[in-house]
Amino acid sequence: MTSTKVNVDLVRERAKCTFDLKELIHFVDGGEEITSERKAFEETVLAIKELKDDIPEDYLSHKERYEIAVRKACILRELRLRHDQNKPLLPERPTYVYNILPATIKDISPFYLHETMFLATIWGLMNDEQKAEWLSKALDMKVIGTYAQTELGHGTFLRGLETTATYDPETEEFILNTPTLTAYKWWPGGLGHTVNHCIILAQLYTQGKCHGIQPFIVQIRDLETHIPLPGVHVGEIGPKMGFQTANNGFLGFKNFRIPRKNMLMKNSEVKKDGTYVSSKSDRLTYGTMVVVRVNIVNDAAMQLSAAAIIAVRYSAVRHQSQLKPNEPEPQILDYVTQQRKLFINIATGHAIRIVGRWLWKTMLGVIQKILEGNLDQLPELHALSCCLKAVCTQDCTAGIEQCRLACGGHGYMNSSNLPLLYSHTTAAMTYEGENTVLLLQTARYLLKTWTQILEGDTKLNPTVLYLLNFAKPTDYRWENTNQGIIKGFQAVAAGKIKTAYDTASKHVSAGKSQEEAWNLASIQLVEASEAHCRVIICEVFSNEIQCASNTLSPNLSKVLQQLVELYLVHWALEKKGDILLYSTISKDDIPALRDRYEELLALIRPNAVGLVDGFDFRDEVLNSTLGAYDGRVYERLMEEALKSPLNAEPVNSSFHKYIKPFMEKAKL
Ligand SMILES: CCCCCCCC/C=C\CCCCCC(=O)SCCNC(=O)CCNC(=O)[C@H](O)C(C)(C)COP(=O)(O)OP(=O)(O)OC[C@H]1O[C@@H](n2cnc3c(N)ncnc32)[C@H](O)[C@@H]1OP(=O)(O)O
Ligand SMILES: Cc1cc2nc3c(=O)[nH]c(=O)nc-3n(C[C@H](O)[C@H](O)[C@H](O)COP(=O)(O)OP(=O)(O)OC[C@H]3O[C@@H](n4cnc5c(N)ncnc54)[C@H](O)[C@@H]3O)c2cc1C
Repeated sequence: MTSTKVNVDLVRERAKCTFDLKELIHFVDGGEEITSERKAFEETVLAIKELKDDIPEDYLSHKERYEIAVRKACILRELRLRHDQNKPLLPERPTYVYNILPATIKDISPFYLHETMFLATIWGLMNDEQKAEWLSKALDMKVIGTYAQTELGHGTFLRGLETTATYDPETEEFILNTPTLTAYKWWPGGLGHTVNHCIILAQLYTQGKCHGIQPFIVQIRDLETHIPLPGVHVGEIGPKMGFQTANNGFLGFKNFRIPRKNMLMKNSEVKKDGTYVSSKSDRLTYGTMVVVRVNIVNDAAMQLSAAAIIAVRYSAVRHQSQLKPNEPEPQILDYVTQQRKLFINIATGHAIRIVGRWLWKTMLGVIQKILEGNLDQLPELHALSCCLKAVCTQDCTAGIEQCRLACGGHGYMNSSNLPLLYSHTTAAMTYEGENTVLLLQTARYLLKTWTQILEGDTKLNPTVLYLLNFAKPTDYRWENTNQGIIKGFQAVAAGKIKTAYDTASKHVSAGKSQEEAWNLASIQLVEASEAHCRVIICEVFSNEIQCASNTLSPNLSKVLQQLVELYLVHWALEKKGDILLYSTISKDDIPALRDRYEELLALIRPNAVGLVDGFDFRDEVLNSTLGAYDGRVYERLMEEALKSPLNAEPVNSSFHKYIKPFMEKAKL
């Protein structure tokens, strides 16, 4: 059954490609050197036979899956230690190293929280002395940790966390307690059975006063035996929609003592006598979350790109129905409705990757300023990271589901890998700040900006500067061009911010409190935040591709420009109600937009397979029966089906045990 031949449709599609594939791959990676480095890393990892599976994970028990994931995570961590030597903890760009996880652990690594939030918190919130004690131990895995913030009763509302850390000046220790069931830490990755340390976020009490939540580093298991320390109640929370190998856990403390120096003291401090010294800003405690939200934007782009590769290749191979009478069944990629489902996801994969890298670079700049003591740009970064994390995970989740639907019944198979990809991005809509909550954070910033504008202050931060153009009646006219559409989205965002502001003010004038008015206006606030975010994505995507065009070949540049235009026109059509309401477009302009959209689908069609090849995911990384490079879709589906343990015997014992007696009873 095995053949190395590439499916003829894919061969034909690849021959039609109008640009140089290597050039696109280098562009996606960020340069030829990075492509080579990535490929070398992939080669090294994928050559390790201990990272390969004999039996598909789906047929294993929860416990077996976890144990295999831990074994593989250790191998990968060792490799990373070698690979990342002398590299900064926050590299210049998001690292490609995690892209290999779908080829090895498949689901989430039980060390994921160690490698991300635990390390980032040590790096960001410990003072120099503490870092000297902990950072290298954590990097070398002499201690393994997680980030334990969420509790059973509170995830979003951090000020409501219940875990307490009470300072005892007699012994110079903090006493940790979990006063109620709802105070149990709940969700942290790796917490169940993997880690021996945690960053715990707890309410700090000293000298009889509460000083809000502070981070502490806490050992919870013996380093030799791994047995939970006395006073620690820890375990795993059980199966979920995805994340089966992430080992998410629960944790409670009973009068558990840790030394004073285990409070992370880069920003706030508790002196030996219990005196509390507050930080420059409470918000610095939330710093790790900003970094992780930025990272999530980049993860989401990778996951959507994988889904787009799978669905486009499958659509080139799959033939169904008839376009013209008496002709063979066409490739489903030729149906315009199929192109509508797929091509926007290729464009979105690029848009979100590009905006993710831009956001990463912006974040590094702001962190640098913070290290120099200047916090001025933190609110803008917080607003950006909140709305981009929310909108990008929302778009990618919807896009992956669309790719699954585009694959018909076979997209529902686990072996397509689309269900697993979906389970990852939909989780990202909740973790690291639930999306609605994050959009409301950005809305807070936007309303403040609007108030600033109404008060005549024109010194706005760069990403909201456009609002000034719409604060007063303007003479701008709608144009059916990229810049015209972006301006239209700016008008929509400004209009929605103004409407939300007016609604909240109206409720306040009617006697409601600020908080009640906020809740009453919150649907509009969320929409305003989304509209602002769409402006950012469109602007950054369009500008960055425009800039890159100066160095790219005309052929590649042309195709990327088509993707930018497709993205803009797609969203203009999706949001035509808003554009009609808030911009100067007229309903007579809509047919031209629709025509252009259909033209763009036709222009992109010959390059569809080339474009997804350009994301350059190895088959092992895609891990999909439908998306492999050679297009042997049906052979792979059958090969995978035959791996089902039920197929190991022609008659299952349940026939003799239950069905046969049941049939015989029915005969009587
Ligand atoms: C192919 C690739 C494969 C890759 C696979 C990837 C797999 C990934 C696997 C696992 C990853 C899982 C990680 C998940 C980890 C977690 O979920 S950790 C827990 C995260 N929890 C949250 O995010 C909680 C959300 N809640 C909050 O952040 C805050 O409580 C809040 C922002 C909702 C509100 O905070 P509150 O204390 O009530 O503050 P406010 O009064 O609302 O605001 C006061 C001011 O502070 C500003 N602010 C809030 N947060 C920040 C911040 N982080 N930075 C800067 N500023 C902040 C806020 O806007 C207010 O400002 P103003 O007063 O000026 O308006
Ligand atoms: C897969 C996964 C991994 C995770 N890993 C970790 C981890 O490693 N460490 C950790 O500490 N945590 C982790 N979490 C927890 C995660 O961060 C929280 O679940 C998340 O922050 C949301 O909080 P919540 O569950 O309390 O939701 P809730 O806040 O209870 O949200 C429920 C609903 O209420 C709405 N809501 C809540 N507040 C408001 C508001 N102010 N205004 C309007 N609507 C509101 C929300 O929009 C949502 O619809 C993980 C979660 C998941 C799913």
